[in-house]
Amino acid sequence: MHEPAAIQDQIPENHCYGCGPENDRGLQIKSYWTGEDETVCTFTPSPHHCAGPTQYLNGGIIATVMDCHTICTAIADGYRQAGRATGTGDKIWYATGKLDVQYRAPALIDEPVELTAKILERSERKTHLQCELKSGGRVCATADVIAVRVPDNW
Ligand SMILES: CCCCCCCCCC(=O)SCCNC(=O)CCNC(=O)[C@H](O)C(C)(C)COP(=O)(O)OP(=O)(O)OC[C@H]1O[C@@H](n2cnc3c(N)ncnc32)[C@H](O)[C@@H]1OP(=O)(O)O
Repeated sequence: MHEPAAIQDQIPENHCYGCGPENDRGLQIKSYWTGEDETVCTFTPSPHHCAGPTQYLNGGIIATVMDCHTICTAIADGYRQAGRATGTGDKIWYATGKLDVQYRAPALIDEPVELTAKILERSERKTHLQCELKSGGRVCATADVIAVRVPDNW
């Protein structure tokens, strides 16, 4: 079951195109914890998020939602590891150090895509995550991600 609030709605002052609630023209993805080290996100594409063929989702949008879902997971995990509720006290930020996406099958534009993220390893400076994106019940992309902790003034 999802926690009541999305991770992104607990992180203050985020203007990111993919995940920032403060970005009116962004994708505004929402991620939720499903376990100690795992999160989910459902993203509903719009027709203008298409690839060359209009029935498929653009690869850059796929990379963006995988990037944002995993980095927000790392940020929320940073708060958890600090023993604080997400968004409380001193700000915790992570940026993408590495995003390695494998495109395995085309994702459909006219139905929601389901993302899962899993934390594989964490240290003080970085978090290693894996992400999977499914469309129409099949795995369409996987990503290997390194989230690097950055200061508030990054
Ligand atoms: C900030 C707000 C975020 C809100 C949510 C946003 C979600 C979307 C996220 C994004 O899109 S962020 C935008 C895209 N990313 C960037 O623009 C990052 C540009 N690169 C940088 O700013 C720096 O290179 C970076 C912060 C990633 C690392 O520089 P540092 O000098 O702070 O890291 P350092 O070299 O000290 O390395 C720290 C650890 O991270 C590891 N690391 C750094 N870059 C890496 C890399 N590229 N690949 C793998 N590991 C990497 C590095 O090996 C090391 O591991 P160890 O602690 O085990 O020694």
